[in-house]
Amino acid sequence: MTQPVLDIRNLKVDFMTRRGVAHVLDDVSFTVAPGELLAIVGESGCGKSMTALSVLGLVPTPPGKVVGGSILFQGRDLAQLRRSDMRKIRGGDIAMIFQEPMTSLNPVFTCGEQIAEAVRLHQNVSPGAAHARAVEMLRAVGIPEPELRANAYPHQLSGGMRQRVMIAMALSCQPRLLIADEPTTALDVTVQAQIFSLLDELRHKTGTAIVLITHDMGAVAEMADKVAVMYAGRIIEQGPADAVLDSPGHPYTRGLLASIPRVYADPDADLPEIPGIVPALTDLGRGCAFEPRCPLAINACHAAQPRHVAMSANHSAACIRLKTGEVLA
Ligand SMILES: Nc1ncnc2c1ncn2[C@@H]1O[C@H](COP(=O)(O)OP(=O)(O)OP(=O)(O)O)[C@@H](O)[C@H]1O
Repeated sequence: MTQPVLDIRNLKVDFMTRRGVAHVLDDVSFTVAPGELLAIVGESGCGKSMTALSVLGLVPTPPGKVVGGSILFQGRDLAQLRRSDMRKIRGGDIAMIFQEPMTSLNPVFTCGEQIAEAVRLHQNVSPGAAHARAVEMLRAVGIPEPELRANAYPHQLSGGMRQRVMIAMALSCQPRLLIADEPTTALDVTVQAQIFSLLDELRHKTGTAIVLITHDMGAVAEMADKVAVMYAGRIIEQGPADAVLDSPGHPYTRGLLASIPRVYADPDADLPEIPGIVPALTDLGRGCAFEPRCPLAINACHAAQPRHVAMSANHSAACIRLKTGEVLA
């Protein structure tokens, strides 16, 4: 089996808040292999972005802190690295793209200058070679007339083009891992599809592993190899994408999938939604955090945190109503 690029084990992140300690990440574990795309899904506030920030060494400390577990990247534990070492990895071996490219791009430099700067920060090349690399990357992400566009300032480009520039910058140092946190949310639907297919194409070409945080289940179904479903700071289900999407085990995953609009559905029918809201992370009880909203809850769900039950190869869900190898009716 190929060695994973990223191997997160039992990661715990706490935040000190006025209402007490919030367990923002609790026992999060997953792996991503070279060229693999793992999608992290779940409602707002369940810990998806915090997982990404932990890998990048960007958990705001204080009030947050990694309090347990390990983040093995190519065998090195990022949770133990000094800030200066982490800075060398960030933007180099591990790259990231975020929701709104305008907040990450500098308005006073041209796109070409910014990509060239990123290249020179992590690779020992001449200014001329870095500029050539910037143009080559702009071409690779499908920007027309890249020699000309390299001289454009971010505000002179459309939102979709800016996100392509961000992807070009992120991939210019040939990272082993790309973290994409809601990379298409600010874009219109057709451009979203183009950006997703660009990411998919590039990871197949370059072997870069991707952790994709998204609400877009269509993109997940199309591109993801694996899916991790998060709820209240925990991964409550994970497995191969088709297994999770076709035979979801956890009642939460089922609710999440049922609430996606479908093209051929009856337009007059109400879209089912998961009742209730995500609980505050400062007052989670002893039992399953989803229990108050769960249609299948029984008394025993209050008693203890459910363990992951294996449903099939590499597919598991944390629900006591599941028995090994069984899918709930
Ligand atoms: N500075 C902070 N202080 C206290 N709690 C915080 C802080 N930043 C984030 N959190 C908490 O951490 C939890 C996880 O947040 P995170 O941003 O990872 O959620 P998310 O799943 O990415 O949501 P979204 O889809 O809205 O981006 C949330 O409950 C949030 O309230």
